Amino acid sequence: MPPLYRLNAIRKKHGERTVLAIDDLALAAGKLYTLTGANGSGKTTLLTLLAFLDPPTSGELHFGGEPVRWTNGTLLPLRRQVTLLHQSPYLFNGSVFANVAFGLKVRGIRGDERRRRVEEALALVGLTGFDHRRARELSGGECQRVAMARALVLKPTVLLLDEPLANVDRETCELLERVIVSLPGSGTTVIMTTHDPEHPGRLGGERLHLVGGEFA
Ligand SMILES: Nc1ncnc2c1ncn2[C@@H]1O[C@H](COP(=O)(O)OP(=O)(O)OP(=O)(O)O)[C@@H](O)[C@H]1O
Repeated sequence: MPPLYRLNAIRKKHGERTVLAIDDLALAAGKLYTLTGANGSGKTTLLTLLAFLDPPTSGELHFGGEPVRWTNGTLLPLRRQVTLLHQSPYLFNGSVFANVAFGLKVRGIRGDERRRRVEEALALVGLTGFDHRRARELSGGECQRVAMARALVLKPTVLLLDEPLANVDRETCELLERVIVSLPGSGTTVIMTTHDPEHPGRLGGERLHLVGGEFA
């Protein structure tokens, strides 16, 4: 079976500067990876590439054994398999339910199934009963949990997390960590950036460490 992702001779440049240089990397399905590295080492750039949002300047990215072609017609089905959770997630001004249900609505999932899946996702992040709360009135940690529920509700093949635990208290951090480590068991590949030196050891999985855009 081919790896889920394969990166060959990938280079990402901004102007003359190479910010990502990965000669050969394979990422397996159903695994947890922690991605570490100093500020500016290329972590977000790599996640953006793995989310199919921004093509490399050169090199080849394969997903599920197929080369990614970066054409409009082929990107949507790929993007639907991957969810990227940003460092400071944006919640729109509506209910928690509407925020979590948004991706399901776009995919045409309605009615009872939509409600059931939203409730399941909210329960996973410890926010049962929050459906009707206004998203804009939540605390920072609660927003982070809603954003995680919004990602989980889609049951993505790949969940890319950009420092999901950077600004949350210990209780929320432990809860989200439990959710994150459970995901590979249900088939989701997780790639998570972190600045916490304890995370790779505590969460298990494989550690990837970037230095100046290259794997150390
Ligand atoms: N659009 C852009 N134009 C020019 N340079 C960019 C652009 N996006 C990123 N960079 C540069 O690419 C490098 C890698 O940035 P990236 O955001 O991937 O780092 P990071 O490891 O995620 O950093 P942090 O830990 O601070 O979030 C940085 O030097 C950054 O300034």
